[in-house]
Amino acid sequence: MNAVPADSDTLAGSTWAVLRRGFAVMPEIREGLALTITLAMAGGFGKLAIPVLIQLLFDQGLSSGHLDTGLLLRLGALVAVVVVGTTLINWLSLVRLASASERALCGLRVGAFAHVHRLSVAYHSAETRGKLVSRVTSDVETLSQFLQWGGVAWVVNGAAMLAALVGMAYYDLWLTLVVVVLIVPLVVLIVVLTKRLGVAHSAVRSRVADLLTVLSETIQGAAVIRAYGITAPSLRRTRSTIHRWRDTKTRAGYLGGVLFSLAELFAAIVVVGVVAVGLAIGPSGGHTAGELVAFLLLVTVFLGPVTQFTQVIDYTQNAAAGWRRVLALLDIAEDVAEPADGRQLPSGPPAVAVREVTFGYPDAAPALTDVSFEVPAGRQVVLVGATGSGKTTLTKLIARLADPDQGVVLIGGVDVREIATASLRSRVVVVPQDPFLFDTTIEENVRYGRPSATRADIERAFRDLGAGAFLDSLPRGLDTPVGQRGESLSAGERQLVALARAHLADPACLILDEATSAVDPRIELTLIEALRRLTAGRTSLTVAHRLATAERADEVIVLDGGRLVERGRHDELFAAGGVYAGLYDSWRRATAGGAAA
Ligand SMILES: Nc1ncnc2c1ncn2[C@@H]1O[C@H](COP(=O)(O)OP(=O)(O)OP(=O)(O)O)[C@@H](O)[C@H]1O
Repeated sequence: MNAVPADSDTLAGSTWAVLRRGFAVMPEIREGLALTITLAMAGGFGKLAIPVLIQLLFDQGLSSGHLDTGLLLRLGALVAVVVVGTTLINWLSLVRLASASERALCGLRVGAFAHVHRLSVAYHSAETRGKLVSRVTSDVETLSQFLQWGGVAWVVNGAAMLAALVGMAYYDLWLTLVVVVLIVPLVVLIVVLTKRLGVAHSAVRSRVADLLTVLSETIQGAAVIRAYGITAPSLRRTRSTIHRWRDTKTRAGYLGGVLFSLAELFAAIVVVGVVAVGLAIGPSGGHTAGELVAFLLLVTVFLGPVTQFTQVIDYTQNAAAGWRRVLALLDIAEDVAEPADGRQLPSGPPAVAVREVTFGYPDAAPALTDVSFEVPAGRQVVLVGATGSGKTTLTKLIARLADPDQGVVLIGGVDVREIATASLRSRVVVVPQDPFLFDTTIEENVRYGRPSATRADIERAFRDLGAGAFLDSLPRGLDTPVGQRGESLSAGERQLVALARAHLADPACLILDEATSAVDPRIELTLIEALRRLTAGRTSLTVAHRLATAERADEVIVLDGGRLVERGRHDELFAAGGVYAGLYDSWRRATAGGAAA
């Protein structure tokens, strides 16, 4: 079958190769497939028995003009048994296919979803969420019709056509040749149109991904869109993406329709051709009425799958287009792979060392170049730098959300690439700038830190951090719902919930990215105290946006344009009058201005 031009989101190769690989990654569909195909074949062959029985009815039951009632009844009963048996067998094979297909789709969705989670932040940054969602949902869904019937239809219909052809040849070789000659142009047209259909279905899959990207962006950014009065351009963008999707889908539908209609047309031509040739040959052909009726019925049995095939081709090309995208996703190597014999981190606060680290996001200049420093065990070090200087990127490398292009990150003296992920995640906890909260209560959000924690543990986590008053100020306390992404809470409150979550996890090493958004002074004081208590006795690396945090740190590391340019204590760096002193002055002026305003 045809090869579809590849793009970066899509697996290249012929449809056949894609289908083979697709089946290989879905073991569930192969379970019991032999029995299902046998049942489907039996159902198909049941249909073939009917023309033969009808021929017998005509030729034996009505022989020499008189009615053989006994034979007629026996043959009639046999036809009824065959029809009921065939229906039951067909039903059973369809049920088996549907359940195997749902199991396989479920397995593929879960597998693709798990794979996305194993990919590094570098991949996540490069790929839009809409595209990822479309791979796990709608791209996988395209396989449904193919798996439920389309795949097996190739085998069953092919066998039924072959059997019908043999049956027809048994009754009349020349008439069978007429059928074959008349059907050849259709086969040629099918081959040509199938290629175009494959390209059209691939385009539909790409447009669906675009659509999900635009929709998820416009829904998530609804507040910004309204605030800036850009509803009209945003609607235009959404509308044009929907229109592009509609156009590609219409083209695929049009080609599918042409294919189906051509098959119907050729089916009619074949029947007319057979009748015309049959009449032309006339009684000299030497066939009984029963044989002619049986031949015509066999022609319809032969043509049924031909028209079905056009639909099956449509399902197949649609499935191949979806599979290309899902398989391309599964083919992305896990760039933060689990080490084969993962090492456990030693107990107690670990030292952190960053050695000659260079890292760049895909298709971008390096975000970090040759960065080296150490955080001694149990010390609090602060990272400072202008926006875009690489602070957050550095924290991601230390937490192994991505691996450096060059250099190494050591925790407790062990290369992070050699540490078992479970050990790393339990000992090193990251609190990002804008922590993600799930749409549930404060209690449930904090419990993500330690799933076995009791309600009392969670309440204690807040009180340990000096945030008991915050909890008491909430009318529903721990049961307060936080809304989608925590939008019912202020930025400072979200950070506080994230700190309680980190405290509950009880890590030996903390990586904190301070919230940049302004928080009200009451929460600010609570946050400062919570941070002080949380970092006590632990190794910590804090990205400081409020430079008051740097004043208290054991050491300040200053990044500029992805390079480490200064390090030392606050007083020394301030006195040196370099990059840090400039940043500190700007921060002081900004906070004084903010206070004066
Ligand atoms: N996902 C990404 N894809 C491509 N480039 C990125 C990505 N994230 C960050 N960068 C680039 O990497 C550089 C460092 O970004 P980073 O977020 O680490 O800076 P930062 O110092 O934490 O900034 P801020 O203080 O604003 O949070 C910047 O040039 C930024 O544009």
